[in-house]
Amino acid sequence: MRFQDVEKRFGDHVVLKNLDFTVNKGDRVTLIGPSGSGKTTILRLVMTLEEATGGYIFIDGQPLTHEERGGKRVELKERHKNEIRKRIGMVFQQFNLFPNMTVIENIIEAPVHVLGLSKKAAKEKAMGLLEQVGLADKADAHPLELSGGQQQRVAIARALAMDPEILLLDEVTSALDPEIVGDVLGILRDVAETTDITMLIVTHEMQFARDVSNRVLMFDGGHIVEEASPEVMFTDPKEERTRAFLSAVLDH
Ligand SMILES: Nc1ncnc2c1ncn2[C@@H]1O[C@H](COP(=O)(O)OP(=O)(O)OP(=O)(O)O)[C@@H](O)[C@H]1O
Repeated sequence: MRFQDVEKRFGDHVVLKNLDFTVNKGDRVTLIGPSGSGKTTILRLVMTLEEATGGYIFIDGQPLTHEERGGKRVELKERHKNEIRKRIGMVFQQFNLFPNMTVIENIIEAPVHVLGLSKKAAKEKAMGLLEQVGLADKADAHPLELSGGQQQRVAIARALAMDPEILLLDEVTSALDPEIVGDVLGILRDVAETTDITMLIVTHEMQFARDVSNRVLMFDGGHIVEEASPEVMFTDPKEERTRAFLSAVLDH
């Protein structure tokens, strides 16, 4: 995945500017930075929930939404965008399950309708994933009958059911009670250990970032202020802005 000179503005507000970075296959990259620095916006751009107002994003060398033709930025066809979108999964802070569908219906919806899997095959796969997240007995429950932590585990199973090449995790534990944060992070640690899915992670859980990621990017003012391994970033950051941010977060 490559960001090339990406800009994102909302009206006059420039959130990301001249953003260039590459995420290699299998990388686990955590984005840190103060509130409003654009971390969630980056994930939303990759998921095509937002479109960049300038520059290009490539997935496996293929442009995501726009390409350059004859010096001009040209929007790509919806069919092309859908093909790329299929390969990307996202887990949100607020779970975003469909409340009117059962747990298993939530998980098989996209594999059946987007990937064209048979219902039977999708259900088998979903049951395996529900077992993996410890919720095999909740297949026929509705999301609102579940706790927040359980809903988030379903959301993780739903993302994994698409066999994503890239998984985007947006503050997935921020809406959970503290005592269940560990369960959800444990499941994601297992996913990180047992798959080679590329991950882009926004989290305030610095220990999780340390355990799972191989690179940490510190954002501020629409730019990458510093990039380092978690070992270096969390013990010996070079930039004053990173030090100030981390000491505020870690004291919390
Ligand atoms: N749809 C939108 N319309 C207008 N402004 C937006 C929109 N989405 C995000 N922004 C603005 O873009 C900026 C970056 O937001 P973003 O959510 O990406 O930051 P963040 O680094 O993830 O912050 P936090 O850690 O608080 O979640 C903020 O100033 C936000 O108000």
